[in-house]
Amino acid sequence: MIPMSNLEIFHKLLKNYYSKKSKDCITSGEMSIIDNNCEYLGVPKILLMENAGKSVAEEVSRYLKENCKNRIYVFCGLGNNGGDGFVAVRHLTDYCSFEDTLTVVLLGKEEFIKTYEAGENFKILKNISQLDFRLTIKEAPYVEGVLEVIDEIENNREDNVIIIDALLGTGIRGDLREPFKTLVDNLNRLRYKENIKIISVDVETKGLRGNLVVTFHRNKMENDISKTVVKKIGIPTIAHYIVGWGDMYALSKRDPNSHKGENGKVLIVGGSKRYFGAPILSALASSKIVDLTTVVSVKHTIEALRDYPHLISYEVEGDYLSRDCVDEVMKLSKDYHVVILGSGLGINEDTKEFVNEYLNEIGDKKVVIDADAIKVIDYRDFEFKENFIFTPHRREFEYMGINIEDPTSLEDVKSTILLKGRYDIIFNNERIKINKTGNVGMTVGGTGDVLCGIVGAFFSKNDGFISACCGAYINGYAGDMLLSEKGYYYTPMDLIECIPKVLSMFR
Ligand SMILES: NC(=O)C1=CN([C@@H]2O[C@H](COP(=O)(O)OP(=O)(O)OC[C@H]3O[C@@H](n4cnc5c(N)ncnc54)[C@H](O)[C@@H]3O)[C@@H](O)[C@H]2O)[C@H](O)CC1
Ligand SMILES: [K+]
Repeated sequence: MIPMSNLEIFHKLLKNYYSKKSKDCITSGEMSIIDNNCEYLGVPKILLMENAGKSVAEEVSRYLKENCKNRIYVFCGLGNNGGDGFVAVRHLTDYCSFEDTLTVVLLGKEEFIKTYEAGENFKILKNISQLDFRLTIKEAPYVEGVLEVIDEIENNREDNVIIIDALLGTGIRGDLREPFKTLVDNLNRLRYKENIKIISVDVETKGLRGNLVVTFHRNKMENDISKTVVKKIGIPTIAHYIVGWGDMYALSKRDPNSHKGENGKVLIVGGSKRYFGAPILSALASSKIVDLTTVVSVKHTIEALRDYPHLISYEVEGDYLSRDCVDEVMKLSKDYHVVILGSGLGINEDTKEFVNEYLNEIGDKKVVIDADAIKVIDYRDFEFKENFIFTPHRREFEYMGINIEDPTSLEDVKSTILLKGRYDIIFNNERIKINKTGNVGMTVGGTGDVLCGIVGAFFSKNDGFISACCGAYINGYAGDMLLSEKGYYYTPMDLIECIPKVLSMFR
């Protein structure tokens, strides 16, 4: 057993392997997870907005011209991109002279401003505009209002005009709605005028082509780096590596028009004469989340399943799963999104042959590999494929032949590994995260089977990495809720009953 705690392993892996992989350019989805997990760490979004808006104002101030009138137009959406714009305006009043003007154009009505952070900053602007004659605030929920401002800009050929695009950022969905579309079309026409500069906040609103983008924390995939400046706004590095509610919000959502079976079908392959209960715990956990959960096992488990009529069962011959039933189980697996393999399998020649033959033939089917299955795999020529999630505790991890002291040993590990412990570490050859939910009450037998069921259920509709992250987070979160209610004396069944309550917090 490696004499290090999971936290020490995490630090060693971060330093030796993942530090070279930190990306300079991320997707808006990744940024949203980081943003939310930053809040999970205690950094309020309004503070990030303040830092963002301040950095926009600093960049815009470089375009202010002495001895001429600067006219700044800030077009704001109803989300936090607009909120950044409101903050930028406040800071700009302190950069501008009393000859300059600032016009805030809200593309909607104040009452429809989406977030607390943006709303608070809009209120501050209203307070300022009552006394600062340079600042005008207009609401333009319709095309006519937008065109009036465009005319004003177009008819001004002398002044230095700076247009700030705080319309839409990473929250944009689909094609531009009106009056955003009319505004963007007109701005693209105006941008060729000598006396006009267009500066976008975080990302250019869809279709807009301006002169500069001021983005935050890391550059976004959609930005042209040649005209983008990246500004730090106080997001700590660990926000990239902690599992938090940001990951939960990024899980795929149930489609309201979906039909039975489309929200996940999970097959649990496990159990034996000796350990008939383990697969039932995985199945009960999975059945709280997906549409259909089936258990394939020997008669000992099948008999115990009779108490759970909502769980479908399929019996195979013998006391242990063996090579003889590989074809039968393989055929059944085809009808399921995810297979959870290992709970209670037992360790002998039969299960060893079954597991290795099954995994050799399973192709690209998503499989969560747990417990005894981890121990019986022949790792000599084993391919750690992207469609596998491993959920070892420390002793099981030792069987996998991955030496965390040797960075090269991770290079071919496309599978996601969820290394359980006081801190769970989720990693593969690309990414690593650490989960801190959970407590020592979870050392009770069976919590690993529950975890597998949750991970497998998420895996039916998400990729392996986020499924493992969120499974660890939810399982631990349920344990923390139970700790406050029952102390350390809760059971895996208590955990299972907690799942719906915890999940409903992240709908
Ligand atoms: N990530 C960070 O660290 C920070 C990000 N900030 C800024 O926040 C925006 C993202 O804000 P969000 O509220 O999620 O979304 P948007 O403001 O981009 O837009 C949501 C807003 O727009 C409407 N909308 C969506 N799609 C369309 C469309 N196709 N046409 C018209 N309107 C649309 C939607 O209804 C909402 O009202 C990020 O970019 C940063 O600028 C933080 O402030 C600082 C830290
Ligand atoms: K923008």
